[in-house]
Amino acid sequence: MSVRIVDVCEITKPISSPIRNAYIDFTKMTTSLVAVVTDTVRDGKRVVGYGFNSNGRYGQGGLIRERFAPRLKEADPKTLLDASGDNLDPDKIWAAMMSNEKPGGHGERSVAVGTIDMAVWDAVAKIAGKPLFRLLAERHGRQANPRVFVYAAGGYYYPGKDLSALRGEMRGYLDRGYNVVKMKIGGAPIVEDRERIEAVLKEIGKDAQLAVDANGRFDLETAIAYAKMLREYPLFWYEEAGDPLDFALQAALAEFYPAPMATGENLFSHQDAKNLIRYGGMRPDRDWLQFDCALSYGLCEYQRTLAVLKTHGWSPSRCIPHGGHQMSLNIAAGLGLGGNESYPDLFQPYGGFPDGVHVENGHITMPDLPGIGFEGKSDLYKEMKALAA
Ligand SMILES: O=C([O-])CC(=O)C(=O)O
Ligand SMILES: [Mg+2]
Repeated sequence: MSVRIVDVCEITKPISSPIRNAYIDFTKMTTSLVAVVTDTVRDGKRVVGYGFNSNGRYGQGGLIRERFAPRLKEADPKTLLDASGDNLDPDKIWAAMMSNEKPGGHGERSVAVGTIDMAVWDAVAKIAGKPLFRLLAERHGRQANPRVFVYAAGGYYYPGKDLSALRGEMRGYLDRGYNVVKMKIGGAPIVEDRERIEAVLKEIGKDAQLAVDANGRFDLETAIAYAKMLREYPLFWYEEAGDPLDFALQAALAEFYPAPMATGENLFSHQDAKNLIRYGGMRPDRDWLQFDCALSYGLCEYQRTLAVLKTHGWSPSRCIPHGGHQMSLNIAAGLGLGGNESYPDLFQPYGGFPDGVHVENGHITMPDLPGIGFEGKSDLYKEMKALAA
């Protein structure tokens, strides 16, 4: 029984919020929602795989319509099948999308490809009749672990938000079962950020740990000034101090900041990840890597990134991806990542967990839903179904 991709549908959707980090506001943020429609039927329904890109990069409709969807639709369907011929082969599909693409310049197209790749993996796992995390674990000869660490990302700047609102937000995350919370820094003077950090630490006490995220805002001097201030506090991590491609800055910071640091959400290929590991001075015994497959060519590429990490002595358990989507939850449960980001109140309906999944002691347990599990999140599935079903 053969499988064919009969259509690739795409639409740009808003994921806007009145929030600001140290670099951008999210008032005009969008995402591309994609459906890969197959001719295969499971449980009486045509299999459709869905994907979308993470927050922080905008919708990719132009690239998807002009280059990547046509390449899939024009490919000989036989060349996209796995060895059994009964399912699609995500790597062959990835190669077809990337035909006639020069190396390098990854950010130009990695989001568009990653979005379609998510939909392809959703379809492949649904055709196999399994949750994606179980399919991944099997393919890698591992034991899946449905229990995944998640932390609550928020603490944004927004108009009128004072310290008591910030504390209330963090208290809300603790009440919902999280034990690590994250807030933004670098969007206010350092004295003000110190007050914000102290207010949150006071609020969360011993119940939770705090991570801080500068979103790549600092030059070396400012990054060091913050490192000296931040190291006075017991933080979970100091994230993205400088420009994502300034590996020398990241490496220099280690001298001033002995505690854990995190970065990588704005690196979009396994080659860029390799450069971070080679030149960024990241420490495999304590630092965290945040590559987000939905922004960086998808899971086919993420597996290459994990292979690069392994070569350099890094465990997948040091990866906690950016983005808060169910795709990375599946990768975490299937391939042993350290956990996943989550944004309890933001970027809905795309982020978050299937309905009925709750955070307990900073962890969720993946339900056994076919594919990525989008059908288990009713507000999200409503949007997806409207695109194609
Ligand atoms: O504010 C953003 O761009 C999101 C971000 O950095 C994160 O979730 O770590
Ligand atoms: Mg970040």
